[in-house]
Amino acid sequence: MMQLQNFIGGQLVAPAAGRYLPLVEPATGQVFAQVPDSDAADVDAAVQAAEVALPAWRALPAEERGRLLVRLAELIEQNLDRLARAESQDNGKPLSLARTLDIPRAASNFAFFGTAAQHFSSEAHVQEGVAVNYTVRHPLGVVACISPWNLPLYLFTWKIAPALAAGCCVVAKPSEVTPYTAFLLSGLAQEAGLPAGVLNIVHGTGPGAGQALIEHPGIRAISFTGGTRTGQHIARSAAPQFKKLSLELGGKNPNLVFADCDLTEAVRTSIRSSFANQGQICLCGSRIFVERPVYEQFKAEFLAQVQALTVGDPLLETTRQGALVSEAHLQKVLSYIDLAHQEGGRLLTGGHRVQVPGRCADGFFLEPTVFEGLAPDCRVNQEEIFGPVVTLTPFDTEEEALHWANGTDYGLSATIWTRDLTRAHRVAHQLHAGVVWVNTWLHRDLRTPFGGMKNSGVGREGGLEALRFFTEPQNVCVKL
Ligand SMILES: NC(=O)C1=CN([C@@H]2O[C@H](COP(=O)(O)OP(=O)(O)OC[C@H]3O[C@@H](n4cnc5c(N)ncnc54)[C@H](O)[C@@H]3O)[C@@H](O)[C@H]2O)C=CC1
Ligand SMILES: O=C(O)/C=C/C=C(\O)C(=O)O
Repeated sequence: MMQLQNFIGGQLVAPAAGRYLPLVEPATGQVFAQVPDSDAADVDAAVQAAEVALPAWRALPAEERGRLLVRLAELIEQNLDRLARAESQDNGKPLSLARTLDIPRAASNFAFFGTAAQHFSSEAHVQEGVAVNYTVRHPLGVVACISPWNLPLYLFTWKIAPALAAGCCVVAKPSEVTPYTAFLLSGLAQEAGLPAGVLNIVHGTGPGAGQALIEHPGIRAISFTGGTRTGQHIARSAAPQFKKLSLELGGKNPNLVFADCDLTEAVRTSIRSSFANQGQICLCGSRIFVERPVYEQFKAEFLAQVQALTVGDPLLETTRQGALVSEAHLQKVLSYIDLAHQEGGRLLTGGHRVQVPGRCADGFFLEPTVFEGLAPDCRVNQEEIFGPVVTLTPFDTEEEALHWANGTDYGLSATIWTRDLTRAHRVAHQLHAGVVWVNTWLHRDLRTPFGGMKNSGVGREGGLEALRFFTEPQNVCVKL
């Protein structure tokens, strides 16, 4: 059986204690590989390797660091098919999605930050003729990047690329549930000629390798994407050592459909924003609020398209809904479907586990599910389900829509559907969300600040924000 390995000091190495965890293919329910169950000794070896590599890496001109990152981007593109298959096997997502979204974005992350570092300059000003102040941005040092299972290589590289571009050395831990493409990235980093120790990848669980990483005194900053509860835990652990934190956490995002919108486009995109990656994207719009005059029409068109989504083997081109990431996660999502019934919701479609014939008979499949009739403040409309389950709710006024949209502890993203641009701006400015899309969804531009308000996170990644995060500003004041 395939055994993944850690990547430490430029070498693929077994975990010190020799322990491994089984890796399950969500579409089949079968173990297909083993992943290191690393511990504090492995993390320490990785941090030491990063510390050794740091002086030379930070001293390298940004252009040369960038060249290596761009080379890595090219290698990801050249290995698109292999990486997409690995991502689909590991995560359960449709191969077509991995091929068109996950892996191309991983390449873009390296290409973008490889060049962005060359456009990152610091500020200076003259203080009324008496002094010149300028800012030096020092790389923070050795940093930790911890990523989740839903967009494995996409989010792993979203953190690693800016850290490396800024001159930091990295110890990264992918999710133990989906580590396969991070392992393949180790080989590509070697092939790209990344100096040994600049990027280290340690596999293992959250409480094991993850906890050792966030507690390690050699780590100066932690960039984390995952569940809000884990984010709270990391913040508590990191605070006594004053580690810099960037936390991208959960969402319960509203999708506001006004009566004057292009309804065909709103329905089409809402299908994607509800069910892309089986609803396992923190940006998915799980609460759909529709202005009453078009509610029934939206509902009818939306349900027709939901029912046409093919749930099945992720390898088939016709599949639109693959498997959920694990049996445990499927059970969590099913428990919210039970809760929706208890809370008085009317099931409009879906709601059941799917038995896919053939090789996927034991996979973790679920019908895309839609409820209506749930109060905006019920648990199903307040808690992050992170699966293919959405609710429909009619609204009568803009104020009511805004009140409900903002009425959760989360504040990650929101979508507005309207042809009235004045309304679009007015509503956008009042939404408590770090990212607002108007007449679109998951329209990404890597230059923009990305992150959430309230319980959806702390800090922003993307563009110059990410390079600022991974550097420490120092003011130098020269008397004239
Ligand atoms: N907002 C988002 O992007 C994501 C949200 N979630 C939400 O979180 C829920 C739980 O999913 P999980 O897989 O358990 O996510 P998680 O937050 O536990 O895992 C994310 C990453 O954090 C690591 N981790 C966990 N505990 C840690 C610790 N003590 N120290 C350091 N690293 C640690 C994990 O190993 C993984 O690499 C999901 O059901 C979903 O609702 C999950 C994944 C992504
Ligand atoms: O940066 C993006 O484009 C998407 C980010 C998505 C997440 O952070 C998530 O789903 O966890």
